[in-house]
Amino acid sequence: MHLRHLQVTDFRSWPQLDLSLERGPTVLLGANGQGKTNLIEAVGYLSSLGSHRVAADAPLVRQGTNRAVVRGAVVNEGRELLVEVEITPGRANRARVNRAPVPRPRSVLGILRTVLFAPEDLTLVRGDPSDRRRLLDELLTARAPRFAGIRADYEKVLRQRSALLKSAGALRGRGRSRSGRSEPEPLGDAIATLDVWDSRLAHFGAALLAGRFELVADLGPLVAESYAMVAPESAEASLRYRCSVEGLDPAGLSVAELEAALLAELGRVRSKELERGVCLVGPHRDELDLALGALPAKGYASHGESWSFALALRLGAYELLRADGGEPVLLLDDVFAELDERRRGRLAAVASDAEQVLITAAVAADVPPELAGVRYRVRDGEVRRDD
Ligand SMILES: Nc1ncnc2c1ncn2[C@@H]1O[C@H](COP(=O)(O)OP(=O)(O)OP(=O)(O)O)[C@@H](O)[C@H]1O
Repeated sequence: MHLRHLQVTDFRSWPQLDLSLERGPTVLLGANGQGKTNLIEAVGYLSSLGSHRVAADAPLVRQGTNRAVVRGAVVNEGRELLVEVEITPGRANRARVNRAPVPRPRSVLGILRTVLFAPEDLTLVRGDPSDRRRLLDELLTARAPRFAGIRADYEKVLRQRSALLKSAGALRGRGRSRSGRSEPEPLGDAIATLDVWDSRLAHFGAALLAGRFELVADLGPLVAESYAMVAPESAEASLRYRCSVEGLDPAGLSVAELEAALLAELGRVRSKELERGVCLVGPHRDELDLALGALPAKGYASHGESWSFALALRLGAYELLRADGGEPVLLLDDVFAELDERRRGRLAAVASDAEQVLITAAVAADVPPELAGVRYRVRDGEVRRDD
């Protein structure tokens, strides 16, 4: 697959830009702060409906305006689709395909598939569990867009259940302080409602858990292979999905069995949850453990090893999507300057083989010669082809 054309309106620093793109490598060169990453971010947004730099949409809209639009012509196996996303912070975003509105933005997921590698990726290894969960969920959605709906449903239930836990916990606290009296009625109602939310959380949670677990099983060997290629002298890289349900190993369990296990665990921790007013069980508390040999990568891996692991995660993701069909567009944001000679060479070898790769760099010398491709200069709000 490749992006034949990109158009942005009021996205980050860009009031308006039209850019025709070709297969193979395209390099965007420019000094710091000229808007190169903003363009990579726009392409990433069209693909995942999220930014690799910020969690909220507001910073993506050009200052002084209230709406950004990213539009791309995506060619996949000879068929072209025009995908458009309108970003309106504070209101529901909208999307169109071939100029026709779609029911919700997430309907466009899966049309443009990308794998983005950027300096921020060090957080995949060194950051919080939520960074690694996001990696899994983005990849899951890229592979099977229906997971975007499952995740949205799960998050909605999680929010409502957490709010109920807080209020029920407060009611219980008040009930206890009036010693000797029976349980207040509102608490009984809240507990009954909590039972309903438990079932829903277990239902969507099990689907998400099964998807993530299968993904990690497929991704693990590819990441190990990529890591061995990038850092052959280092210990073997491995991934392990760690579930918040104590002692649960999802291997070989059906979605119904996972749902039953989640529901049982929710029952077991109910009292603790009411005390703390937070939801302690479910995919939002799971972790993707990364290890090098017997040691966890987080807290033990060197800077270079952490970089290699982050790169291996992205290369593994790239290989996984490629194996699924519909080769993704590779986005390399300012990464070559961070890598040593050998790691650069390995990444360049993969990238030069990609159907399309978009690269940003401050200077041409940062980009390996085999990725010279089409070059653009990004300066003063313009993108000029460099012949
Ligand atoms: N919402 C926004 N509205 C207007 N300008 C913005 C907005 N968000 C970011 N910018 C501007 O975009 C510029 C940064 O662009 P970008 O991150 O793409 O730079 P870059 O060319 O990739 O630079 P570097 O090589 O340093 O990474 C900054 O000058 C910043 O002020």
